[in-house]
Amino acid sequence: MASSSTKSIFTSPFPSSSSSSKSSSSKSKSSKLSFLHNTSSSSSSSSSPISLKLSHFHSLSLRRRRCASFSVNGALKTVESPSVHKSQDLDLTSSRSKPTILVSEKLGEAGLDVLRGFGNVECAYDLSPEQLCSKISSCDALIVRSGTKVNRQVFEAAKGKLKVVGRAGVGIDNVDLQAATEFGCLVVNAPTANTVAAAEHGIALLTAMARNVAQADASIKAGKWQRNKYVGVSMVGKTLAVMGFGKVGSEVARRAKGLGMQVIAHDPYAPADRARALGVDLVSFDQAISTADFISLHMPLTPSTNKIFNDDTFSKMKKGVRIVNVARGGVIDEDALVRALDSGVVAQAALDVFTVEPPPANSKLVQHENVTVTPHLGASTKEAQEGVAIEIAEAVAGALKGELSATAVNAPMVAPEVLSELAPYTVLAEKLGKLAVQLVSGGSGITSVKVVYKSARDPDDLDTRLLRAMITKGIIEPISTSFINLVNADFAAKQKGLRISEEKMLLDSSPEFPFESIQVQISGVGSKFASSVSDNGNISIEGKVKYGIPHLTCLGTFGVDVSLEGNLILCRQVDQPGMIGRVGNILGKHNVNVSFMSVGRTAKRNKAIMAIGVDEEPNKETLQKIGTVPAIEEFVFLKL
Ligand SMILES: NC(=O)C1=CN([C@@H]2O[C@H](COP(=O)(O)OP(=O)(O)OC[C@H]3O[C@@H](n4cnc5c(N)ncnc54)[C@H](O)[C@@H]3O)[C@@H](O)[C@H]2O)C=CC1
Ligand SMILES: O=C(O)C(=O)COP(=O)(O)O
Repeated sequence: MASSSTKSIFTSPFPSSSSSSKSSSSKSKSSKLSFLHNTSSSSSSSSSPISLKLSHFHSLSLRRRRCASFSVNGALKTVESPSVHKSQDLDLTSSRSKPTILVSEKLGEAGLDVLRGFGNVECAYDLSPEQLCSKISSCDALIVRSGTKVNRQVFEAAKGKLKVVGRAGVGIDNVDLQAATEFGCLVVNAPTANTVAAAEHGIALLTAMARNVAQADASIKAGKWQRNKYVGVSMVGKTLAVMGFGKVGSEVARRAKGLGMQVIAHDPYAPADRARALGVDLVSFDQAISTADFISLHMPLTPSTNKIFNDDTFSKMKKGVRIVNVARGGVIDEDALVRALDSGVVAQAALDVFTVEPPPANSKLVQHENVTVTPHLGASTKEAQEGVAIEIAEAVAGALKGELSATAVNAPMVAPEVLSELAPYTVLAEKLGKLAVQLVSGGSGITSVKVVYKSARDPDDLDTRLLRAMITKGIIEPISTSFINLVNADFAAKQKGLRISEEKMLLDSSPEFPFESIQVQISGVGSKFASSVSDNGNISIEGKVKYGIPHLTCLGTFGVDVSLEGNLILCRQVDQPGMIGRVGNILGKHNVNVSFMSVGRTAKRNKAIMAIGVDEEPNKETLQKIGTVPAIEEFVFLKL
């Protein structure tokens, strides 16, 4: 039994890849947790791995017919998604039960091989936005590079089916992360495999620009021999400002040092010791741009870096500065750059990226004689493309299997060892959330939830993001028409006006386990079961993990000990002999099987709470009969 409740959260609706030896390396980067899927309803399944998978898959398919969509103004509305996985699809060996993965831009073969071992892969390049939107509603995953705009329309068109977008590269500015998050779609990228390629291309553009290689090449091919026109500038001893000292920026800096350049860098978030180790001075933005002979751009395109190079910043640069951009076209105001080139403030520019790609044929910038251009080739080496293809294929396959990815862009990233320790607590957290919301009279109107984690570990060492998300999922899912997962739990909570606060209480006990208990309190609402209200007026439930199984250990002011599996009947009664027998009899007569019973009481012959686990859901008549037992003061039926 211990494993069945834990297994359910680890179980993927999709078969795991049997063929790929490469994908095994992803195990070191990620751990299994079906955080993208509805996990709870399979927890009472048989412990056989196959039946767990089947029932889990089935619950997923039922769930998915109800999913959320968001209108352009962000309001939540319910849509019916196509019934994508019917029960006859449950043969996991059939290609119909495999996930469908759409690859919309050229991806290295090695990555495609990984994906083919796991799902049905469709490569469809150069799709129009309309074609992409029409295809996407049958896809579980989409893999893109920089050329596909994965905007809100795409997520709307996906109708809840799309679970993961994989960006085969670094920059995710072509993916609407807010929309992805709202729709519970995970976004992963491949952040490391093209670093060297981008840095090498930056250096290639730097040296080609300094020595007029592209212009001289065009001139000689046009039948000219212009040795005087194409006299270049030397790089040795010149100052290079690296703007954005991340992975690519650091590699550019390292290579520029090899060319004998003085390298300075600006990056508000880069650690000074990393810069020092490379012999690079970290300086302010203004200092970097005003002292540099060459400027190389390596920051991401974000709202705060959009057009960060504009008329104002060009005016602060040294006259005759040379600029390389292998980051994103949008970080430069391109009209301002043309003006700076015309005035000679900027002597030359070498650009791999543009605000609009491809840029218009008559672009003044592209046509400028002092500008060298390449068509977004930074990541385009054989080695980098094979690397990103494998990196993204493993991340996407892992996410579809329910693993947490180390390269998730819009979900909590948790180290595998932390994740495996947290796994049973995530099950407990979701069940506590689910239980708490069922105790609220009317089931809605919840605005304030407090979670108290009791632990003997240093609060700073406790990563509660996953638990908080699972509690939120547990609370929101039963009262929501939306499909809630770790990606959109926080968003969905905010949409519903739900505030979740957390407190970590340090206990003086053994720190062997991460948590001693987790308590969920809901304030400002009435309760269906008055005994769940604690002295401060809040609905309060507390649980623990015992031998890997989640247990309810406290309800209001009553201590109880109930394993949180199956369905639960809670009764408050006057403590007296024969109660268990009476209720057991009623359930037995109505063919409801009791899985366990437990009684917690305040004092002998005083008030008691009886918790009864039942396999079947009792009908109304059965519940009414329980209510007629004279000593029973109140009772509630809860589905876990
Ligand atoms: N042309 C191409 O084919 C390629 C382009 N890229 C672009 O290069 C960018 C950088 O890639 P990586 O180095 O791998 O990413 P990274 O995340 O390792 O580095 C980006 C750095 O920029 C810094 N940054 C953020 N805001 C900044 C600001 N306002 N001013 C200065 N620095 C700032 C960050 O702190 C970070 O250190 C990507 O976002 C992508 O857009 C990356 C690979 C290939
Ligand atoms: O990784 C990045 O950020 C890149 O810009 C590479 O883009 P690409 O995959 O070549 O379209």
